[in-house]
Amino acid sequence: MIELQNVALRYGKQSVLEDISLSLGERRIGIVGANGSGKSTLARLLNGLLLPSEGTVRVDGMDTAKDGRKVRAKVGFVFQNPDNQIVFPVVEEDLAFGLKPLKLPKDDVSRRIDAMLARYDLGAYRTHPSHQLSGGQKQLLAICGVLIMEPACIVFDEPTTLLDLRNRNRVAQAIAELDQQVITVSHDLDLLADYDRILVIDQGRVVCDDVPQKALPFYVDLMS
Ligand SMILES: Nc1ncnc2c1ncn2[C@@H]1O[C@H](COP(=O)(O)OP(=O)(O)OP(=O)(O)O)[C@@H](O)[C@H]1O
Repeated sequence: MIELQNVALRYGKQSVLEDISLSLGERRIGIVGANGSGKSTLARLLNGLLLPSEGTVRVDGMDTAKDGRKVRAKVGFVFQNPDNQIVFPVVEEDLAFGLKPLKLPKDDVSRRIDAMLARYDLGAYRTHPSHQLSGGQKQLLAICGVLIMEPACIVFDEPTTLLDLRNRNRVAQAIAELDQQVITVSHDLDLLADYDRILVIDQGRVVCDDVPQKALPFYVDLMS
């Protein structure tokens, strides 16, 4: 469970989020809103990538401002652009890096990498240069890089924005199949249509918090 209490976030004098209090427990939560409304900022607060200027964010009771490392082990974050996430030149190295803190035996590391790549049809690319993967494959590798650390919750920031339709569908399916709690920021409303809960953000505030059948039409109306 992620809980935000009276959260505000400012960059210098600019107020980006104001007085946000939320308990996020549903299995699938979507976040929508206009460009610049504060969605990515909100998403980054959820695992301590950003800390609030006011208020608290807690993950299973742990304050993101105090227990950042433990929080990030519980809540993974997949960036919009996988190039920002894939740091190693070879696919298997990128996945092994995430496992380093666990200090697992070499064989275990290897088995976990094999299993993860097989799950996303990337088995043939284990020793391939990461940056030569297609856009969709890179996004899948970025997801693997987070999943291999076995977080209980994964935050996706516009996971399909850079993808063509085929890769968009692959990534959408990969997300749909996850057992974990998923919180997705997206402009792709179809991706969120069967979610449990949608937050509509406007100018740094939650202006609608409801099931998709109500929240998505509210958002479409807001944008027209
Ligand atoms: N590091 C930063 N320093 C200063 N201002 C920032 C920074 N990051 C974001 N902002 C500002 O905060 C506001 C909200 O940005 P945010 O990225 O959260 O919006 P968003 O809803 O995710 O937008 P988009 O749909 O375009 O990705 C914007 O006005 C943006 O310019």
